[in-house]
Amino acid sequence: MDQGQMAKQIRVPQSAASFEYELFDGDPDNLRTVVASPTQILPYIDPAKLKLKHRIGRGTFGDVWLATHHQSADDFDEYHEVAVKMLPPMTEDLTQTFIERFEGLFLKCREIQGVCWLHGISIINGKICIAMKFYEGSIADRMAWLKGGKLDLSHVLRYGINLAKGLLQLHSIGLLVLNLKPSNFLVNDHDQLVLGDFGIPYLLLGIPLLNSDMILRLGTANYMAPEQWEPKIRGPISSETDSWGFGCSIVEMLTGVQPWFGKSSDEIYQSVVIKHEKPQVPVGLPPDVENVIIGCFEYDLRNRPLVKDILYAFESSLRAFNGDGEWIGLETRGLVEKSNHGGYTSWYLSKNPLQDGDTVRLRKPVNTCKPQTMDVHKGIVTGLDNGADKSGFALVKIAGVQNPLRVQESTLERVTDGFAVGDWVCIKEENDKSSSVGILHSVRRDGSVSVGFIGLETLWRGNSSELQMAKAYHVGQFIRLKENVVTPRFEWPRKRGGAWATGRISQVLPNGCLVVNFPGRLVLGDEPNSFLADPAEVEQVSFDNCAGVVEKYKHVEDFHWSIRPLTIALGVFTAMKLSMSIGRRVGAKLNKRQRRRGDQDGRVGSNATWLPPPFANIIFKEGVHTAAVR
Ligand SMILES: Nc1ncnc2c1ncn2[C@@H]1O[C@H](COP(=O)(O)OP(=O)(O)OP(=O)(O)O)[C@@H](O)[C@H]1O
Repeated sequence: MDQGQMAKQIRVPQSAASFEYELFDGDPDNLRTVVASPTQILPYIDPAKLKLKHRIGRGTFGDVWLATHHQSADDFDEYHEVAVKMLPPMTEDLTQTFIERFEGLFLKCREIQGVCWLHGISIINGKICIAMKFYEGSIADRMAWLKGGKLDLSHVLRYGINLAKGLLQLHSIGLLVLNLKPSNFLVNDHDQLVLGDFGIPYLLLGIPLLNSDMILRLGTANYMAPEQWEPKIRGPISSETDSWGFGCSIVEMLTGVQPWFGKSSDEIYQSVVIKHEKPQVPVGLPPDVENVIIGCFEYDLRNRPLVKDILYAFESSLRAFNGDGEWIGLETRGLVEKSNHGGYTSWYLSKNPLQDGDTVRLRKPVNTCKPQTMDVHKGIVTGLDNGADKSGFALVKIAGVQNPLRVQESTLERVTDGFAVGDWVCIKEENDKSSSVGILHSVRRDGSVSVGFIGLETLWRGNSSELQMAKAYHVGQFIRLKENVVTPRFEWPRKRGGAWATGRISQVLPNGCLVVNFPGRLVLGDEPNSFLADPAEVEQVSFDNCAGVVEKYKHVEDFHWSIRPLTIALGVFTAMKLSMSIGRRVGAKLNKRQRRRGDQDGRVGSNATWLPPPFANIIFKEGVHTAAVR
């Protein structure tokens, strides 16, 4: 199929007879508010009107070309210099899928001030080409010219604010960028940061590329959040995934050093995903900025700040910066975990503020199944008492108690339709795409919910009426595969003899995926001893549910691999001790009997009874002799 035919196929809407969109193109920095209505504008550009000049960059998600876009109508004929992002090849139907996704967002993106102006989309040589306004340079280019390769704090704060504003708007139209990095931050004529990537990795989600040499990751390794590496397994990716990328970009702008500089993607995966390491945050930053950037590097995305929190911290710090003069002394240091409430960060808690009339219950500390000791189990918020110290107390009315109780807000969680954020849930209707058990990420007062499930890259969205409670799991519990599971979703080790091994949960991921260690297995060398588990496929193992002594003993063996050899050694030792003591007793009895018999026979010593006669005689004689000497 030639490009003209492909173009015709892609032009889905019937209403557009010509490329009317060209009439509305113009200076993106000034014309955003006068964009025409969606019925007038289509994103498709005739490939004949795009002339690629030369390649200016090669990125993870394709090449960027400098090109001209010819726009003409009865009363004008213009050539615009554009940057064209050429994506790697994909099959025709997936090309169509991508273009439909792009079409849905094209106009919305055009209205966003902090995102590069989109000219449209075309297909050249079978590859998708996205034409954007050409900007003079990126933040990365600017840094390269500076001493030390880094920006000063006031610039970082200002650009950070531009970036956060653009991001917020992209999130509001349902897009995630997933590829935040200084080379994707372009600078416009007013020295403002403009996002050069409006979320191409997100639009490519689920689209395999034809070029098998290219490992399509969902972003650029150095800037990727833990859940971004394997979103179906360690996900979901969500707006807080961009908070991690934001944090990485800010650290790079401040220090001039790319996070994980010099490491291969495999090494970065090991550091970020497996060892839970975080990029180093420079010291000497305004406290709010430091706090929010540290928060961006929380392993669990739910514990990270949202972009609006980042924006607030940057704006307030820029104000303080201007008033106070200079912030100096940027050095790097290791991350210190900020204090949190029962294992929840303040960012986690701030996502679900309480209001009057909410039904609440006490929040359990992270990773506990222990019942709360306080009497308050469920109540209604009758007032909020946010004093000047921002300590945040709520007045809670409890049935049967006359006066409302004053309870710290952070210890309470809202319950809507019987569900609270963090609950383990399953969808009533079975589906084969994902695990049936997941973790509730949000429940709004109108009943709309979002849930993280293994098998889904992004949050599942629905209504609380579609959910039911599921069994909760927490760190420290022992689990094994259910008996009816023949082929588990993830590899699972077996014991000697072939039965499934029992492991201990070491981490619960935001989609309910369990990271399980097997202390009962002796592993040698590099053999892995940490595995993943689908919560729908496992059951808890505890002393209470082990039937009989043998089962209970087997469970003891799950605690440490050395228990079995120790038990065996102890068993052998006990058996030896026992047999020695039995031997001694038997010997003593025999001696006694022998002595009695010897007395009767006129002989001395018990040995004589079982030694062959000549020896017995000698001993007997010596015995007599000894006895005589004595
Ligand atoms: N609209 C644009 N105007 C000017 N330069 C641009 C534009 N878009 C991208 N560039 C520049 O082109 C170069 C390559 O960009 P590209 O986005 O392909 O690479 P990348 O950012 O390294 O990788 P990725 O594919 O992960 O985004 C970068 O230096 C970038 O700053």
